[in-house]
Amino acid sequence: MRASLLQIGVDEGESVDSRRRRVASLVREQAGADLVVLPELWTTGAFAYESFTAEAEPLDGPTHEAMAEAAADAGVWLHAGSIPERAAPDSGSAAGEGPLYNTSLVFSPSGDLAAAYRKIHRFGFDKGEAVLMGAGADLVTVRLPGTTLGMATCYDLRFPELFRGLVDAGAETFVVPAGWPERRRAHWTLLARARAVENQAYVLACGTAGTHAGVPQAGHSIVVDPWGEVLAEAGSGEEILTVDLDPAKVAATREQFPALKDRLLGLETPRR
Ligand SMILES: O=C(O)CCC(=O)C(=O)O
Repeated sequence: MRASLLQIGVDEGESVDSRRRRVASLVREQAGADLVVLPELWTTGAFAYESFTAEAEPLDGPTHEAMAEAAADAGVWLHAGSIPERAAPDSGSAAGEGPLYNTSLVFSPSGDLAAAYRKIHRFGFDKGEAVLMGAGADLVTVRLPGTTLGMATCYDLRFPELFRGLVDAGAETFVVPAGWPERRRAHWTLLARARAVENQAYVLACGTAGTHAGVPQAGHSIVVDPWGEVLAEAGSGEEILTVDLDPAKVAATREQFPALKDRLLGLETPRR
């Protein structure tokens, strides 16, 4: 299974529309891959808080349209990173806009929307995403030929219980789009490897390059195998990371070193 991670440069000098067109072309160029992965909030930049509202779109908005077409043209599964999603207003609420979410989209090779995941853990503490966006509530997995993807976004990487939940839901390959800052790059690499080792799963973690809203991005997209080995790691600039994965390695690792079977806590039915 061939996966291509597109570490997109997100800089303020490029408009959202032209970046969307450029990224669609890059996705089309990945024909021959099985899975293509984009980063978090690559239309706006993950730290460009003031543009979230202006550039928010419904699930079936312009990014959905462009990425569905690009996935179908390339004939690939596309994890299209995330968009600032403007949800429909609650039917019971007063007229007005619905909430914002940081929502990841996955398209099948025929261009159909296969899954949408609203980021659960919002970053920013008392500002930015944490106050502007709503929190997702649902764990999301997607079945692909050969592997089941578990979806998580950026700051989610710091919450191991989310990944354990995804394993319980059948995940074998975690896909983590991000806009991770350079300042905490060491955490990014360490946590990507930790999530792979503790869950005996592939981790495909795709970040952005460039600087937006004054925050230099880490880049360093990384692919880790179920034993914790780093199969590929990008530098800090815009880059495409292409890696061949062996989906059978997840089951083999879990069988040869069955630590997941020794879990005692957090199970619905305790083993001992
Ligand atoms: O956890 C971190 O250090 C970075 C998280 C982040 O930038 C995000 O979730 O957008």
